[in-house]
Amino acid sequence: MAYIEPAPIKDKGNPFESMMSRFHIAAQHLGLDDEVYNVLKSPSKQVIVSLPVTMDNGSIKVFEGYRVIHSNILGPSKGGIRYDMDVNLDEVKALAAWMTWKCAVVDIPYGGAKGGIKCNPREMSPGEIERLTRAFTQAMHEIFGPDRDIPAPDMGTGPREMAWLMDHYSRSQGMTVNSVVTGKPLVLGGSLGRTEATGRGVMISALAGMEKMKINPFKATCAVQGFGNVGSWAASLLEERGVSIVSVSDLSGAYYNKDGIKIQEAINYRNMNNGSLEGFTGAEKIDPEELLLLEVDVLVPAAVEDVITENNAHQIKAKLIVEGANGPTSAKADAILNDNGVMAVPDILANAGGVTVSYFEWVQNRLGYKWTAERVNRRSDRIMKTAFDKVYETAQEYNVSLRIAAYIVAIDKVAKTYKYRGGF
Ligand SMILES: NC(=O)C1=CN([C@@H]2O[C@H](COP(=O)(O)OP(=O)(O)OC[C@H]3O[C@@H](n4cnc5c(N)ncnc54)[C@H](O)[C@@H]3O)[C@@H](O)[C@H]2O)C=CC1
Ligand SMILES: O=C(O)CCC(=O)C(=O)O
Repeated sequence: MAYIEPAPIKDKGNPFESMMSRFHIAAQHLGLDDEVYNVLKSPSKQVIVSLPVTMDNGSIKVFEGYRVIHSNILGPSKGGIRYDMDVNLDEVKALAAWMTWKCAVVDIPYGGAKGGIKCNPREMSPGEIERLTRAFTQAMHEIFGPDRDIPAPDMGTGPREMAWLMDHYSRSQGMTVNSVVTGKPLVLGGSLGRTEATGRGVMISALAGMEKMKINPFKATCAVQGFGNVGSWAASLLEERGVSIVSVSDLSGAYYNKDGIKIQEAINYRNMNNGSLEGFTGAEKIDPEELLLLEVDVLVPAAVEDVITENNAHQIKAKLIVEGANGPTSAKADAILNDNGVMAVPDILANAGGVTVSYFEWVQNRLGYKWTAERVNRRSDRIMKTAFDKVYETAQEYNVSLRIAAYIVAIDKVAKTYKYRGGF
């Protein structure tokens, strides 16, 4: 088979190649045929747009926006939109492919996509962000659609941006179409439980991992990198389950308290402080690199890609890593962690709670009906636990890491569906 040539495993730098190296290993385990391999290795659509936006001072600034649809074999493509200065095509391609695998792992009827705009939202006014979001939606009006491609929040975006997106798309259609986007504010058809859903899924995955590793949550310590939507909810819900969160971090730095940080205090502080932990006094400041190397039971990277690499993986002391972020571990670091007996619950499983509840939001919008928070949480917890168990069993069956097992589960499902559909 042509694809059996070993894929180069690159460290830090190119998340798409990092994704591909895991895809390649899983494909070999599955004996995937060339046709399907070649279909799945390339995104089905890559769109790059230039977005002229009037800034508050009257000048026009041109931003670059991306939407990559990796696959729509399982259904309409689904995936968040990221606002960050590091956004680039290779990153969006990797994030889109991870969405395909993620939706397949939790068995929801979506393909994978991702979008992003290269910008620094922290340096823009709400008005500028609104105009940028509307310009992006306008440029993507033929891509987005409730049966085509359904965006959601990711780093740097949230319910506010999703509301503008929904409004602008609806205007282009001449009617309200709230199922075109998920992660909306509740009053616009958002789902109860979506805001905390990704962090909640991280919590469920962490508890399942701790059970396998025989770690008692009530005696466990945890460090969380990133204190945005995913990190702060994961920290809060793990604390609720008895885990002591000894360290958290954000762009302002890392904070440590050996007796456990009071997470609600940290969240209140961040909310009153323009989204930043700068100046938080409930913990001492430490070097951000140190957070990853702390002697803790559980490490939750919940910020950006490639923070655990071949340069620091051998120094990691956590027994369990639960990936809230997409792509926090490089391909070369995988092997080091495996050799050291560290269990890593991979991104495409651990952070799938968000897209799962996004799916529930879309279902509710189409039904014109609202579920209770209890119903949302019960169903998403069950999906997350079922997916964890399936990936765990697959890892035992193939004698591989949880990451490769998750890719095996996902690729197998997408490949079988592709075969039934008879190709494109
Ligand atoms: N929001 C969601 O529902 C989902 C998000 N994710 C992933 O989770 C990660 C975080 O996303 P969100 O929490 O939504 O973003 P966010 O924008 O709400 O928060 C990001 C946090 O990370 C911090 N941060 C950024 N760079 C950092 C660095 N180098 N070191 C330490 N902290 C850093 C920021 O200060 C902020 O606290 C991303 O990888 C995203 O793709 C994955 C699944 C769903
Ligand atoms: O909620 C969604 O649809 C997608 C969230 C997302 O972008 C992700 O899981 O990485």
